[in-house]
Amino acid sequence: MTAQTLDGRATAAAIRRELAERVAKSTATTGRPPGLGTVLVGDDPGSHAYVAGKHRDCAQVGIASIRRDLPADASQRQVEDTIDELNADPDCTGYIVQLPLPHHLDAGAVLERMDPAKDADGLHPVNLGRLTLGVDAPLPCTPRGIVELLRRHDVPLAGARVCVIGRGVTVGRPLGLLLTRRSENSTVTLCHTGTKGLAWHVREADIVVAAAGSPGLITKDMLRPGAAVLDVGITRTDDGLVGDVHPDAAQVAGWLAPMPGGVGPMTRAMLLANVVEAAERNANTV
Ligand SMILES: Nc1nc2c(c(=O)[nH]1)N[C@@H](CN(C=O)c1ccc(C(=O)N[C@@H](CCC(=O)O)C(=O)O)cc1)CN2
Repeated sequence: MTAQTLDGRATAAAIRRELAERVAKSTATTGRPPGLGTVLVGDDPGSHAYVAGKHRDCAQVGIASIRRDLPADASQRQVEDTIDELNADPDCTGYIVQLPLPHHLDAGAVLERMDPAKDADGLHPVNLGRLTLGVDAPLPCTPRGIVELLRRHDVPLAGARVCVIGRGVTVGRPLGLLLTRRSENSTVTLCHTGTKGLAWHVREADIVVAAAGSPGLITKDMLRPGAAVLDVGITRTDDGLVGDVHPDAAQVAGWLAPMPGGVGPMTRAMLLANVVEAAERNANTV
């Protein structure tokens, strides 16, 4: 068997085209384009590349960009002042704080200081709480991108057994909440570094989401034949980027979202979707 590719690049490009039309409408209604703000602290090359990509995407769909870059030694006060500034900026529809933040900063306090209505990442405690309660809220971009990628490729979710590997706050934990909503109706096993018998859990699954940051962790012998496998892990090595899914998995999987070109582009597209939805909500309230 050779897996069918869950092509995140093509899917994200289609979503951007749809969003560009909605942006044009909301801009015509409100007289100003939606604006995405980013807060980036430090020099991490990956974070810089992601933020640059987010602003390129904005330009493509007609969203205005507001960029706040701070030095690696920025103080908690400086970061929180930037948050206060974006909370008050009428041109900023929504914004994100690029993670991870340097270790000396309290990321939880920074996220909590954001206006939940401007949280384009769905990572504010209020919005994660709303997700837990099943109330409408901006959704974290990677989990939302995973669900959208599966839906647009007709991978069945209702009743599916999903094995998520990784309990991080941007992917694993919120993905478990998202997939167990009534509208998705999947059954989720959330595995992590403390999980015993990982291979057994993976082999039970119809859908495997690998977000552990452990290169080549998921191999073909661990998979149920025909399973959908989504590679979310990104490790930067001297030889380039390496995912969590070993290349031999494609021989056994039914669907494969590769890294690169699978979930990553969907993460970026869902950020745009969150901003457009916030702009549409605002347009209905002015
Ligand atoms: N505030 C946030 N911080 C982080 C998030 C997030 O959703 N919000 N997720 C990741 C980083 N990230 C977005 O910020 C992100 C990661 C990867 C990609 C991507 O397109 N990856 C490419 C491969 C990487 C490359 O080419 O360099 C792919 O998979 O094709 C986009 C966004 C952590 N931080």
